[in-house]
Amino acid sequence: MASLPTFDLPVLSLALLETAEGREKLAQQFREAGETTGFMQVIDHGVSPSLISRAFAAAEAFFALPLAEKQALARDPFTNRGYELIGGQALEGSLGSSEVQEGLVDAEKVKVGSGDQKEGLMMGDDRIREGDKNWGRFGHGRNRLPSEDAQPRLRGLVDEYFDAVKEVPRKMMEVVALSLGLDPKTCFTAEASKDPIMALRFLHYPATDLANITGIGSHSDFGFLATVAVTDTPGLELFYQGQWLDVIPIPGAFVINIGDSLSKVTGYKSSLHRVINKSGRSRYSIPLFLEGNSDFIVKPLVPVDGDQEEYLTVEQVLRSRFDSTYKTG
Ligand SMILES: O=C(O)CCC(=O)C(=O)O
Ligand SMILES: [Fe+2]
Repeated sequence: MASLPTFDLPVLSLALLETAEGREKLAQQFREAGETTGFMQVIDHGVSPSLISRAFAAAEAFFALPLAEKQALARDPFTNRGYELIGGQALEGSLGSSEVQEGLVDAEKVKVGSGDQKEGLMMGDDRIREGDKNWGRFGHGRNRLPSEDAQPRLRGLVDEYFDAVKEVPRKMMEVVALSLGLDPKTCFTAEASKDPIMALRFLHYPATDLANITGIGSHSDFGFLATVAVTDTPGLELFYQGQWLDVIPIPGAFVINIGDSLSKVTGYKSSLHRVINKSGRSRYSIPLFLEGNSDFIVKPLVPVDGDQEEYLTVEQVLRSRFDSTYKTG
């Protein structure tokens, strides 16, 4: 299949946070990205390449386990933790009808009809205990991982990876505030990022020799920011100016994109994207979603005149988006 034109993601260096001029430059770059596609790549992020490689090795080892062992860890729809089978989610189901009418959903695509051709392991912060503020709330809970015998040291690695990578969206939320001329300590970014729902996900798109098999259907992300670790196996596509474009990040960078909640609050773009694994080999990725504080009300910073919309909390937004994309639990 002919390859698509490439979209060059803007490159943002988090090292710039260290100086006043640097912060100004980052704010400017974020504003430009937010007004164009909401997609960027972030370097100098402080997460060690060896930790990222170990996480990919762990993802590969997890998906290589016998299916029955993975299915025993089936995703719990309330905590949003656990294994999701190939075809279990259809992200195109999360689109609003206006996007379908506007033709943003690819018409020529071969519709598989059985959901996204990916399998996943949904995880998050595993340290919550009974009595904690978020205990018993949607999107919080304990990870559902294989036993120590089945996959040694996975639990420790997931915690280590989560702790290191969650600092990246935390810093990026500061950049969001700066890009709007706001004080990161007191503006909405502080409230939205406090004790947030964060979903960490191992994803596997199996190799296929069929063109146009949708690994993840066209969708925009639900929450504030997605921070995605990818390998050199391509497949991510972005919809921009009426066409699908290949996204090829530089090695070691995180792909960061704005989700619908941040878009709603700020007016920045949250673009449609999808994954089609045309590489002929397995593709893996590891997104970390900053979904936001459960009780944060997702409403525009600048009130819209005559607006009658009833705004939802982060928790309400997420529950409805997850419910509309998972066929079963
Ligand atoms: O696998 C990727 O590169 C992107 C994954 C993605 O878009 C998602 O999980 O929402
Ligand atoms: Fe996504």
